[in-house]
Amino acid sequence: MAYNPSSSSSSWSPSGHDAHQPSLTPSRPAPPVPGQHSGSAASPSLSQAPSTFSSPQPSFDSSSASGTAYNLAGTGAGSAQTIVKRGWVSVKEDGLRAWIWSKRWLILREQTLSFYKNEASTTTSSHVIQLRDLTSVTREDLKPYCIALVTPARTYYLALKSDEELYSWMDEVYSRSPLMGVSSPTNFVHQVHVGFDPISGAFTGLPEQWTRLLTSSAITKEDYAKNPQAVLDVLEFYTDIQKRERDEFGMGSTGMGMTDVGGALEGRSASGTTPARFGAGTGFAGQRSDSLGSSSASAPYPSSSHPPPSSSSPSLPSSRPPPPPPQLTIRAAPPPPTSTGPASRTAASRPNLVPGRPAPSIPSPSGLPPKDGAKVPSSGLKPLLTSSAARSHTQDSSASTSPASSRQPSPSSRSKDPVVPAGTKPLQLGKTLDPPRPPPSSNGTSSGQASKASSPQAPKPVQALKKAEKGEGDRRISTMSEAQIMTKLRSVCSPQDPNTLYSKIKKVGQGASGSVYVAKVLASGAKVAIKQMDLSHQPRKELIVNEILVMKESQHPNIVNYLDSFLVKGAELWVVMEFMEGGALTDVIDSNSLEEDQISSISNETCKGLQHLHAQSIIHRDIKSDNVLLDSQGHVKITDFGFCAKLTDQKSKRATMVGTPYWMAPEVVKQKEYGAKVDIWSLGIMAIEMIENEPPYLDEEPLKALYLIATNGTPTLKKPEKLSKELKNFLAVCLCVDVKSRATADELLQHEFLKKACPLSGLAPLLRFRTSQR
Ligand SMILES: Nc1ncnc2c1ncn2[C@@H]1O[C@H](COP(=O)(O)OP(=O)(O)OP(=O)(O)O)[C@@H](O)[C@H]1O
Repeated sequence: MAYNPSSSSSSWSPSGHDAHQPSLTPSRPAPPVPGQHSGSAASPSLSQAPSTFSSPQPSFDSSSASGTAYNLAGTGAGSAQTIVKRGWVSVKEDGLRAWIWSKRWLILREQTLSFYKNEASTTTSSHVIQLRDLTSVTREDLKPYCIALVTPARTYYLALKSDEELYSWMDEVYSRSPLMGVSSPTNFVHQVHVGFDPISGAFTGLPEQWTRLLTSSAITKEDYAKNPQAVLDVLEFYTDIQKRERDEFGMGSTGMGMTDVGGALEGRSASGTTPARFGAGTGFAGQRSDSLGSSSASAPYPSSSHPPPSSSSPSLPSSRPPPPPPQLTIRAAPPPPTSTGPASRTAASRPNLVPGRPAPSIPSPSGLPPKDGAKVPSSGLKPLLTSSAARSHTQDSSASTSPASSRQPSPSSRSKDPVVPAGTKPLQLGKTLDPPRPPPSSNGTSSGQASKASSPQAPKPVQALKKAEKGEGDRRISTMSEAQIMTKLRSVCSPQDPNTLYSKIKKVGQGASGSVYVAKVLASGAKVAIKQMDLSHQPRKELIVNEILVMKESQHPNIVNYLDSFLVKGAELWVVMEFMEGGALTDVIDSNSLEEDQISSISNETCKGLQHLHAQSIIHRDIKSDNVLLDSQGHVKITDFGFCAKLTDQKSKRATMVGTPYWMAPEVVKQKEYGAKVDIWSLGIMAIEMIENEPPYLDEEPLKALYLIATNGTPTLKKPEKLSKELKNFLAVCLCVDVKSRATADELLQHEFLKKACPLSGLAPLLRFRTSQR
């Protein structure tokens, strides 16, 4: 439904707060020098009485206000008063009056966005947004053509009439907002746009970095043509991750195991500088026709009929070789995070590129080499938000190696946006700007699938955007200073010296942030796990605090329960938790062929944990076999809460990119807003791990894998004929691209497939490999 100004309400009731913002008073100081953004917080409410905020700008200047004024290279911007763009919008803000859309005359100047009651009265604005305060300009689904303008104080939503109008406003606002990565509103602004020329089948205006990445990726020209926007989305996603890692950790590669841009992907096989999983390059694994939906008449959510692009690629074997003994796996003993990076990854890698999975956490005493050579841990694909140190699941850190792992970054600012040469249509960068999604069809076809039918996707008219939204969970802590974080840490830790309470027995695992030991409680003799972290090596301490807080507050039989934590000499953090002697499900999968009743049981237990988290509005965001642990009785528990996000009434959706790529729901890869159902998607991928030993696309080159997640929708199974219809249906309801149609944890727990669960004692045999390792 297009926006119709005449039908819009124009009542902006005052909510009467934040009237203190000095810069919005008539006597406000001159705008700050670009680059000296003060990070000023509160902006006034849109619903302030107009008289409260007299616009500092002169009245509407018709001579300078027709259409859009562009900053051309080197010309510098006009004066702060120059009108860049104007027009009617429907607007609302979040907060108290969140439901009210009001019609406003909007004027964009070089440093401000001013809202007026009408075209005639532009001397007094009802509200002014300082562009320097904008942290994000994104498209939203609230209305068909809706933009969200985010300031630290609140979010404003603008509804427009068409895509063209929307992109035009976004373009102009974005390019003048210093926090969007543009150097300054008055300095040289080199706006560039990427286009796709359907005739030549090539992108135009691609930054060189992206060209290199694309050239060395397995994404084909056919892929470009099918969905050029998805190609740009994943390029952006990937380069964001790279940038983040470089910025934060001085690393040259991403958690997806990709080499740096200069050597983009080239080192995968020959040099072994990236995980072998990505080096196989064997194309699409499995048979195209074996989609979940098509193979199961009962599946209500058929998977995409869109054939994967590389259908001629050879299928991979349906099952991996037996798990390797750990000593010769490629996992590195992760060095301290600050000293990790390319070097340690290189050391951790090896050239043999057989697809594989991480070695079991607890190494065999036999010291035998792995049978399949080059196992590369999926666990190395850490969520991309945190320290990206190499990761291992080994008892002896010198024995096994792990490729670098990383957590997914929040979107970082792009300093330069790609360009559209004349004659080609620009494509949007940043937030995916899919057309409004149609509701699921009656046959259950997801909207994602439906949209694929119209491929090649029509190029979008413009803009380079950047989301700067931080997750609520991140925000509640990451806005704290280092000192505040340490204070918070101290407040959650017990004061004693843990050495007087526990005695460490041996190391059982290694994570990015520290080592995990099994220890004895001196008072009772009971065993516990202790994760020991050197705080000086933690670039993102807030994630650790986040993890402790979530674990503390989320006690449940299907959550690895937190027991205590200690700060030793102010520099070392010990987190004591239940000991799960069975280790990670990843290793169980590597060492066993799971029966359906066991898959059902593990899925059921994990789902109960998710139900508990989701009931508290917590999204785990990194569900995968590495983060599901088992104990000797077959209890199944979720762990690793560093990336949990708490949803609130104000923020019921997230947009931060978090998770591990192969397990990520398409809406995350496409950088859309998402909710708790991303965990359900990941659970479905984890079920595929239990069936096929690895998640879909693990053998794909990383950029291609991201592209496939974004475009293929529901992944296909290698041997669907071997699975019961209940299991296929279970997968179908987890791996439904259309989020609304995807099951909730509550719904899943009623699913027929989970009724096939074996008792927990039926999982104990899966842990026999542990005994043989000891
Ligand atoms: N409670 C536990 N009981 C038994 N083993 C555990 C426990 N927690 C972790 N481990 C083992 O230690 C390994 C590393 O765990 P950790 O949580 O540190 O991993 P990570 O998630 O990769 O790291 P990080 O959270 O630091 O990024 C796990 O893969 C697992 O094998």
